[in-house]
Amino acid sequence: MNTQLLRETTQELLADHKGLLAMDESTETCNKRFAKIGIAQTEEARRAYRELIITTPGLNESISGVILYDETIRQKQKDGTPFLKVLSNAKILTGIKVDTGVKDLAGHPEEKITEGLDGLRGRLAEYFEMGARFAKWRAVIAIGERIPSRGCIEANAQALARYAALCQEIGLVPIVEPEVLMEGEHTLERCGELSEKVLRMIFEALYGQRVMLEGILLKPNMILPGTSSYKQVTVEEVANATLRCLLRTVPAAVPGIAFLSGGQSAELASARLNALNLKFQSRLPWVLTFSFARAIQQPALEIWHGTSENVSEAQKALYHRATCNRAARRGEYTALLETPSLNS
Ligand SMILES: O=P(O)(O)OC[C@H]1O[C@](O)(COP(=O)(O)O)[C@@H](O)[C@@H]1O
Repeated sequence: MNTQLLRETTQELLADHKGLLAMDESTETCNKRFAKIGIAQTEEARRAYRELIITTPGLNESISGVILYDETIRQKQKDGTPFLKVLSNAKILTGIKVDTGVKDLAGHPEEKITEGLDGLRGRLAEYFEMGARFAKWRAVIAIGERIPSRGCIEANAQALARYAALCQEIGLVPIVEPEVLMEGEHTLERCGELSEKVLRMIFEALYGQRVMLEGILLKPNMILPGTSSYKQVTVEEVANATLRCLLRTVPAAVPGIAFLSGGQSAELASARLNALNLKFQSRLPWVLTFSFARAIQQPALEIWHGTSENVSEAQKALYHRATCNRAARRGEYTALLETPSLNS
């Protein structure tokens, strides 16, 4: 294992108050997002949209790494320049989603298992050769009256740990992403209890598979009440519950925690990340940053709408979200940053 390369990559990803941009939606998820606002679901539309993202002027001021999908890592700009080259010219590290998606977990109604371990060693070697320096695997845990089950959490933790060990063997930093979903009627407290349980099992499995904690990044959910919960909460309550859960479960050897956005609005995701960093920075053993997909991309996607005339405006919106999240990493985000007259 090239431990030096793993450490260097994690440090590069976390340097300078930057964060990650997840643009690794599978074809199915990307098409779903396009369909929702009436954009054609074609390979060319997906390519053009991803070109818009990676050519956003100034993106590298706030983004240290982007997570791509297998289709995207092989694509080129309209002028023929490979996306990989565009990113390396901008000094943005390339990451790659390597799971092959979530499937029903046998014997566990309503629960999911993430697949993709078969042949993974070979695929990782190919991505490393292409220039990728980190990878991502997402496990999905749903909350319901009788779920998650121990069997579901254990199976997903095992898969994440085996993926992480294979990544480190090849020299790719694994992003370990256990997402406890927001959908449901559960309270903030229940999300906290279950996320704690999930993270404990994940670190146990990582230890069992001899994963070097200094060479991973964790990508968890924030602790939130379910989207249909009768009781919604303040930004401070989310920050307190999230920090309590992470302090109880994530070893100090882990260099960084990069949150997923999970369907939160772009502004709330920034405000909550900001509250975490503002209030607790001196107490934190790890860096707290972002690895958002929707909370960075959604406003830009809606402006673009599949039309080339809108590219520049959409890029401004993407740049703005990336900048707000970098400010949140420093605890310097305020609602004033969202006021258009102050940003023009
Ligand atoms: O369902 P898919 O295609 O795996 O995509 C799930 C998405 O969830 C993420 O892991 C997190 O995204 P959000 O920040 O929008 O929650 C992305 O990296 C990824 O694109």
